[in-house]
Amino acid sequence: MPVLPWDHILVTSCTVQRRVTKSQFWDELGAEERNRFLADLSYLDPEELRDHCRGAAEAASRCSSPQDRLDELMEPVPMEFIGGVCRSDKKTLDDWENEGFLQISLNRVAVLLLAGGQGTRLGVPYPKGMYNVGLPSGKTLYQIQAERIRKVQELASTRHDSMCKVPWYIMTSEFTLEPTEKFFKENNYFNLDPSDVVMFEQRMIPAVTFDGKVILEGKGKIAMAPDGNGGLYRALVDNGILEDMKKRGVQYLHVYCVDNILVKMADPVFIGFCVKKGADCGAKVVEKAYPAEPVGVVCRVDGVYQVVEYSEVLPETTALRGPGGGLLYSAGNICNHFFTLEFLMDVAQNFEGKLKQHVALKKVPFVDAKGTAVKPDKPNGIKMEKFVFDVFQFSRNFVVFEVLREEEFSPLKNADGAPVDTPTTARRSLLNQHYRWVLAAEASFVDPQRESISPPKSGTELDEDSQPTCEISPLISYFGEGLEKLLKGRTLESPFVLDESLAEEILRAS
Ligand SMILES: CC(=O)N[C@H]1[C@@H](OP(=O)(O)OP(=O)(O)OC[C@H]2O[C@@H](n3ccc(=O)[nH]c3=O)[C@H](O)[C@@H]2O)O[C@H](CO)[C@@H](O)[C@@H]1O
Repeated sequence: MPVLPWDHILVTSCTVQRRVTKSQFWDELGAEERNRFLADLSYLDPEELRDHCRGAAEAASRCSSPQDRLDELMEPVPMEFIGGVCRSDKKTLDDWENEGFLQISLNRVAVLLLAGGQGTRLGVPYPKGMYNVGLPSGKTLYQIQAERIRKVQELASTRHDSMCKVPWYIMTSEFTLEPTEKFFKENNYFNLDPSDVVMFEQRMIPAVTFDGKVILEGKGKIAMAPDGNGGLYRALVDNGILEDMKKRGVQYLHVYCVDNILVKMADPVFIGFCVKKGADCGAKVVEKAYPAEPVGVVCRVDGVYQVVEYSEVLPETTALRGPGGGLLYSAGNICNHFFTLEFLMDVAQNFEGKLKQHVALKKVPFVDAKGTAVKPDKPNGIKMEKFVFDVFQFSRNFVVFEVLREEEFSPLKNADGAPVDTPTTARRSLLNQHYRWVLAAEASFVDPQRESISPPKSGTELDEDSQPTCEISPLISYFGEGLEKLLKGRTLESPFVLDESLAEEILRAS
């Protein structure tokens, strides 16, 4: 596999001159390609790159060795340490929610979306947030998230008679920045104030061969990949985001991943829980569904809280059972994290360089010796990634908050046809939730012949194909609230889509 001749990169004392004129394909490149190639290289520091290549090769050779395994050192999070929706009475939950709304109303809460991933498993050529899972409204994940932000702002403002804002920080990468920006502009930022939507880019790092050489993806292009969602902490500093947060008075951050259709943006209950507990760092979890489910688990390793990723633990460990018969490692990470700004500043100043580099062996497209593009069918390269949750170990007061899967977690990872986490399962989760909300608001459904449809017995699984279709705009209800005044006692027909104009019509008529 051709690799870049790093011997031809010259380092001088005052400037870093990069010369790639002896690169195998240099003579074949046109002026523009050469300029682009040199521009790409100008972002790489030769010393850092050399360390990166060496480190990647060493880490890859170590990663399958038994002494690098965490399994032996893992222990579950003690139950009494986990707060959560099921374990708490209504009054406690209300207290947390009130606290969360108060903090939001004081403009102290922001959300941060991790959207720099390539979404390889879903297999679409655009950012995942632009995906439309086939809801009756046709809304994309980005639109749903934007509308939840608008609603949570409105709810907090109404409760506390303020005009609050929840800034939306979006971390993108070279792959996702341009299309994401374009999409938001085309959609008028979904009626959010554009100055409250802050996009920034994470760094890219070269993919490396197993013997530590940079891979050429094209004759004049190095294969680069985003540095993992833990690249967040460097990107926050690189792009002056922590300063921006400080200027706006943000103190608490809800960080989440792009693909969970049920995500509660700036969740007041979670924020309130973390604030009341005095936490500097927190994670939302759901009970893991089955041993091989591809979610990380929150646990302790050598006495320190952290997430152990599904790809880094042996199947026999994931299958272990606890005394009650449930999975021993059951605190499934849903990539919803809480951080104080103070903690993030501490990480930026003192800990970023200590974050673990995780090794992923990947199929990296490359050009062969003749310059022909090759798509390998087995892993040929190493991508190094940092993980967003690897800062938990530096927390002084880390908390875990358990929520109900059917209310808060349905990720979109795979294309339709896969058994789990597909557009179909995501759509179903949302429509089922909205159907439950409508039933709780004491509305009922009739079929096309006006025969009434009996609600499902409690405990039975909902089924999209045989039950009424029902979608509620986040602009009408953030989490099921406020529906009674619109729907109580009404008879509805499927498909029922409750948006702003229908809500106005109902209110006018009543
Ligand atoms: C490392 C990490 O967090 N793993 C979690 C992630 O796994 P999973 O393997 O599903 O992680 P993804 O690759 O989907 O990445 C999670 C999020 O990080 C973003 N991203 C990824 C790579 C990158 O360089 N930049 C970037 O911003 C993605 O766009 C996505 O929004 O979600 C699961 C729940 O769904 C959790 O159980 C896993 O513990």
